[in-house]
Amino acid sequence: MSLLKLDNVTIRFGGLVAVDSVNLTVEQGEILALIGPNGAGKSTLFNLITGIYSPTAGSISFKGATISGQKTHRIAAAGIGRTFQNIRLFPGLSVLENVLIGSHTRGKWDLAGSILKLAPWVRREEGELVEWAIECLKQVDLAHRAYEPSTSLPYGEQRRLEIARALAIKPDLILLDEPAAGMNPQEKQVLLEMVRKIRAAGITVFLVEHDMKFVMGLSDRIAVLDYGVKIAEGKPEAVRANPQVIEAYLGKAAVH
Ligand SMILES: Nc1ncnc2c1ncn2[C@@H]1O[C@H](COP(=O)(O)OP(=O)(O)OP(=O)(O)O)[C@@H](O)[C@H]1O
Repeated sequence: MSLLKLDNVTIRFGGLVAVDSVNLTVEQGEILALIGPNGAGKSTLFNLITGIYSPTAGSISFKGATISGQKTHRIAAAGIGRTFQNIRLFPGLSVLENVLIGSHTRGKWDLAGSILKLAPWVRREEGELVEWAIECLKQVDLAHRAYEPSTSLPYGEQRRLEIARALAIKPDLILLDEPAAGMNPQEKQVLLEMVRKIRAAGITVFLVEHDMKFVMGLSDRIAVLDYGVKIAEGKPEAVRANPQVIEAYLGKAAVH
């Protein structure tokens, strides 16, 4: 059974079909990349998987159960974590607090209860959550920054902090939306190693990314979207050699 399955998923925004009858599976333990030109529907597909949008038609299942149409927090609690294309950190909070905000989805912990310190179990659980948040920070090599303001981190580390926050919900599947965007070559190399470590820890990875070197070096499989339609899917070498993909995307990417 596939971990995630998209069955003829379509979404329309007025007259625009942003995602058009997409069939796609994500297999347990793989690193799958989704590529395609700007506006192809990649982020929209992530928004469909995570419940920000409901499909106009088709369905999405995760671990065999239908998730399309469910609320975002229920989909996160089912085990799908994500990062966003633009950094979404809480600027007033420390690195650790930014991760704790992510972890409350899986605990009984809530922010108000934690602040008021009403019951011993709140303190106990909070302690466990802090330990877990530090573990997540270790996975992206940021534990030594835990008590620093999140905004003091360099850009590449802020992006890794977002990954730590997504890991805090103990996901089975993590969706990374353009994780390497804006990073310099060294930051990209560090990120690549980290994504490999995340997969080695048993988390399946599905990423959207424009950097072809990054995608080719990291992914087991690649799927290609163009105008909302999946035009190709397969091993990196086969996708890179696919004439339709070159015409729709790689040719243009090479020009930039
Ligand atoms: N909420 C919305 N309402 C209307 N149109 C939308 C909405 N969200 C996305 N779109 C449109 O859907 C299409 C797909 O957008 P999407 O952001 O998913 O593309 P993308 O492949 O992620 O692009 P990029 O690589 O530039 O991030 C675009 O034409 C976009 O303008």
